[in-house]
Amino acid sequence: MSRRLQLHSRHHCQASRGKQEPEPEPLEPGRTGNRLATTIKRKQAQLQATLKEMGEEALEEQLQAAGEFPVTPAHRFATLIECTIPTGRPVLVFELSRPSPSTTSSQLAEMAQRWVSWGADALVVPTDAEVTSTGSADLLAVCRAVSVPVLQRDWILHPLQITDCKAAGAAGLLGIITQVSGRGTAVMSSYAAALGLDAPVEVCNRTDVQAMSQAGVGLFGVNLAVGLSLALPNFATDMAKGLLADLPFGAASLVGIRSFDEALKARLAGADAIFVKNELINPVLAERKPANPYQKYGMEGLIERLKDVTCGDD
Ligand SMILES: O=C(O)c1ccccc1NCC(=O)[C@H](O)[C@H](O)COP(=O)(O)O
Repeated sequence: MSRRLQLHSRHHCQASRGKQEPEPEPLEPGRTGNRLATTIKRKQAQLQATLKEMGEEALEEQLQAAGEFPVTPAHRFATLIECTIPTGRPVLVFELSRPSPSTTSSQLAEMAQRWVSWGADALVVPTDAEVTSTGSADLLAVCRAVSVPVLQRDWILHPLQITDCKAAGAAGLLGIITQVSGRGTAVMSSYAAALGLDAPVEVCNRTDVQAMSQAGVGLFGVNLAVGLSLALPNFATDMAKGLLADLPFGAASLVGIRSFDEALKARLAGADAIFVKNELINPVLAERKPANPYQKYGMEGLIERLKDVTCGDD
């Protein structure tokens, strides 16, 4: 990677690509519909209920206390990226959720240990109530079980969620999205950074990248699933390539992928870290496996194959 990492700095060099006027771009096509709006409404309602129960004073105390004791060591995920870049391969981050409702948190923690022993560099544990009813317990168990960075995945709309993430022992979180949080995005990102957490900010277009760069964000997320509804060949990977090329000097990127092809394209586009999502992992873990090209790998094989595909030697 030619870009030098300056992930911890909130005010790193912003202009490496000359002065480009931000072009107004449409909202990301895959998320403009009802699904995102419904999800955000649901999440806001949950948060409002929690905040009401908590009361303003307790909230204030929790936010302040978290800020007084940042996590140590801080910025473990960003540091991992920084240390991995010179090796010429991306950091491989794997999504980890219960393969079946009967899986317990401690079984999940054991899975986490196995994945790490097979070469997973970091893990992501989803906690959104729509996908799991045991997210908080799972996050806690996995954070305790492994020494690699563990990131929480949720829709992050309020700083309280960031303090909960810290309390669970996670190294950071996915789910701060520019198109969702608007002007509040930079505040959420800097609050996470102040607690020593790494929170890649998800960007969808050049306007997002420029706004976040100006706000000092140094770690960016790209979700290739955005834009799915357009169903144009190569739309997602072309978009990712453009976005990664637009990142400011010193910034790092995490790109979410659902296939080997996407992993390879993400790497070729310059992704510093690759987030391997459940869409690629679940078929490998499924007990009764539908015929699919990945079933032959098993999780250990999947990790090994992804390392091969993304290391740049193929
Ligand atoms: O989901 C990704 O690919 C991703 C990549 C890099 C940073 C963050 C990412 N996701 C965080 C999110 O909160 C997702 O945008 C959200 O869960 C929706 O994901 P999906 O349903 O897979 O589009």
